[in-house]
Parts: sequence; structure tokens; C-alpha cells
Amino acid sequence: MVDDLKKGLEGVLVAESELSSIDGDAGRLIYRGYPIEDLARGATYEEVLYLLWNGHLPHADELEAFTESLTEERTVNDDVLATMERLADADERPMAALRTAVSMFSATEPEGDADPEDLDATARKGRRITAKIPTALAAFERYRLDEEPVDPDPDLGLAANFLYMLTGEQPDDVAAETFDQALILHADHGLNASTFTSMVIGSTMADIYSAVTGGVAALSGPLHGGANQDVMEVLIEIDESNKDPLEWVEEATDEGRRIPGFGHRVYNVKDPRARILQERSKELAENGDDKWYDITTTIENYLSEEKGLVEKGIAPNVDFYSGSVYYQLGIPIDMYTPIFAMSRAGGWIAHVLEYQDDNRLIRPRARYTGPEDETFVSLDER
Ligand SMILES: CC(=O)SCCNC(=O)CCNC(=O)[C@H](O)C(C)(C)COP(=O)(O)OP(=O)(O)OC[C@H]1O[C@@H](n2cnc3c(N)ncnc32)[C@H](O)[C@@H]1OP(=O)(O)O
Ligand SMILES: O=C([O-])CC(=O)C(=O)O
Repeated sequence: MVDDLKKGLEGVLVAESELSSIDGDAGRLIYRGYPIEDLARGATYEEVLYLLWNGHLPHADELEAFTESLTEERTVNDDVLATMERLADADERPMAALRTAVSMFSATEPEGDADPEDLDATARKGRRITAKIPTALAAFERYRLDEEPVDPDPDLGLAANFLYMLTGEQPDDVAAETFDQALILHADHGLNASTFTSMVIGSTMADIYSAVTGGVAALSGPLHGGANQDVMEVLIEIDESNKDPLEWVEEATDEGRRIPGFGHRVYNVKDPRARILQERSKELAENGDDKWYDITTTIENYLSEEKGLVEKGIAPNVDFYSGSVYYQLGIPIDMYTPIFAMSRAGGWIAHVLEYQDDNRLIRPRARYTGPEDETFVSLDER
């Protein structure tokens, strides 16, 4: 038995995967061999889901059948809607509402408790979860606005339909394409914390609803998916402080404050997804308000040129530019992390299916550092 302690499992190989690969020094990300830039430019989120789940890019007829199979699973039942309404009334956070919704979806699973080793059934359940997440999330937002949920539109793709259900208005092409691209960029990323969480749950042969619920929970934290909301809150803090962004970032770094959206366990250079989102943010700024783009680039330039953080391997990650993109699309700030989950559910499901196909219970060890020879004293004598 190896006794090396790898805190945070840094660099530890625990599985083989054909799904995605990250070159942290080159800033390169591929899904099943395809560069993220090509997928973001040329594919839709549905094509990427198909790729992750089936191993190849779909032909037109495969994509049509696949899209239809997702579209017909979009509806969520009245109990889920009623729960979203209660949680909205109780001011619950959307990420917590989503965690609850995914857990509830299993109650109406038409295949019930199929044999956990039936991976075709798990794949169909995964498809249902992925199709329903946008509907539950959008309904939660509508209830917060004291509006009724908007029924899914079967003529719209997953990204455009989500924006439609959120606002009740058909998104324009720029919004729909930008959002679709954001979903592609967030779909998978090796064994990040939330994917690993889903895999740990899946490795007990628990059902896929449990694995995705766990993924949502792990993604919510500020060191992981929660950082996209934190970035936007920082940008707003800077804007409202009336300080020059440069002055703000100087003070923040002098105080030793961690800048959300910077740093990554695997990338030592700028995250390739941040590059693409930065371009989108710039384009949206050119046709709207350039304030957010200016603040983000000022922070990035200062941290890289003045503080040398990028040289030390602390560069913008995917969360640094997604916030300002979503903000410019008019999406509420606390929906950013749930949107990440909406996309990443595809990756969680793909990894659980891949792992369960050659399953081995995930069960590491801790080095015990507690006392060894305590003498037990009963409660009344303590
Ligand atoms: C989708 C995603 O999950 S992407 C990540 C999203 N999270 C964030 O953006 C939150 C901010 N970033 C961070 O907290 C970290 O960079 C993490 C958690 C993402 C990665 O952390 P780790 O790999 O564990 O690196 P660790 O926390 O050990 O940091 C290494 C060094 O970089 C510094 N550092 C890391 N991130 C930052 C940051 N955002 N701002 C300033 N310094 C940072 C640390 O202070 C540390 O410096 P030191 O060695 O002088 O003490
Ligand atoms: O890979 C990670 O650790 C975090 C990340 O960027 C992601 O999950 O997209």
C-alpha cells in the first residue's frame, strides 16, 4: 500500500476516460479528440451531448432523432413545479432549488428502479434529467418574478428554449448562439470536483439521479462553479465603488484577497474556454455596454503584467469571463452557477456511464492522525 499523501488528490490518476482531455501547460481542451474551439464554433450543445454520450458526432438523422428524444422529455410534473414555487417564495438559492428538483425527478421516472447495471436505462434516465433541468430552473426564476412558468417550445433548441422559458420571449440569434456556445464550453472537463463527486456516487452503483444531485451540490461551492457568480459580484462591487478598476484590484491584491475566476488546479496558463468567452464578452460589449469588458480586461492585465500572477500559473479560468457574458444577456446573477450545472449534467452523466461500464468502488484512505489508546469512560463518570 502506497502511503504518499496527495492532499486534494492533486495529480492522482484514478480512472481512464475517453471523454475529455486537458493540457494544462498548453491551455488546450478537447472533447473526444475535438478541440473545444472547433466545437464552440461549429457545433450545437445537442451535438456535443451526443458526442459525449455516444462517442461520435451525429449525422443529421441521428441528431434529429436525438434532439426529438430530448425535446419530448422537457416537461416537469406539477409536484416539481409546486416545489419550485415554494422554494422561490422562501427565497431559496437557485442552486439549492436545482439540487432539490433533480432529486425529485426520480419520483416520476417511468422506468422506476431499473437494474443499476442496465446502463442503457441509466443513459435514458440521464437524458430525461438533462432535458428537465432547464425547465425546472426557468420555472423557479418565473416564480421568483411572480410570473407563471413558460411551457417549453418544441421548435427551439435546448439553449434558446431555456432563454425563452426564462423570459417568455424568443431570444434573438446572438443571445441564443452565445448561450449555446457557453453550454458547449461548460459540458465537460475531466475529473473536476463535481464530476468526481458524481463518479464516486455512481461507483456505488447508486442511481443516476443521486449522482447528478451530488454533482450539483459539489459544483455550487465558490472554489468550483460558484466562482462565476462571485466574479460578477466583484465586477459590480468595483463599478459601485466608483473606484478605478486598477485601484480596486491593487487594493484587493495588497489585502491578499483571492480574485474569483483566477487560478486552476490543472491549467498553468489561461483557460481556453476563458479565451472564447472573452471574445463573446467583447462582441456583446461592442454592441452594448463596454463597462464589464473593460473591468475584466483591466483586472486580467494588472494581475498578469504587474503582479506576474499569470507567469506563476494563476490565470483566468472559465468563470472569469462567463459572468459578464451572462450579465449582458440579461440573466440573473444567481442563475450563473445553475446554468453551469445545466450544461455540466451532460458531462456528469457521460462520466458515470463510462465509469460504471467497468466499475470499481471508489474508496481512498485517510492517514489517521488521532489518538490511539484512549480509555473509555462512561457518560456518568466523565
Ligand atoms: C470551473 C472551475 O471550477 S474553475 C475554478 C473556479 N474557482 C475560482 O475561480 C476561485 C478562485 N481560485 C481558487 O481558489 C484556486 O485557484 C482554485 C481552488 C481554483 C485552485 O486551487 P489549487 O490548485 O488548490 O491552488 P492553491 O489554492 O493551492 O493556490 C496556489 C497558489 O496560487 C494562489 N492563488 C490561487 N488562486 C488564486 C486567486 N484566485 N487569486 C490570487 N491568488 C490565487 C494561492 O494563494 C497560492 O499561492 P501560494 O502558493 O503563494 O500560497
Ligand atoms: O477542472 C476543474 O477542476 C474545474 C473546471 O474548470 C471545470 O470543472 O470546468
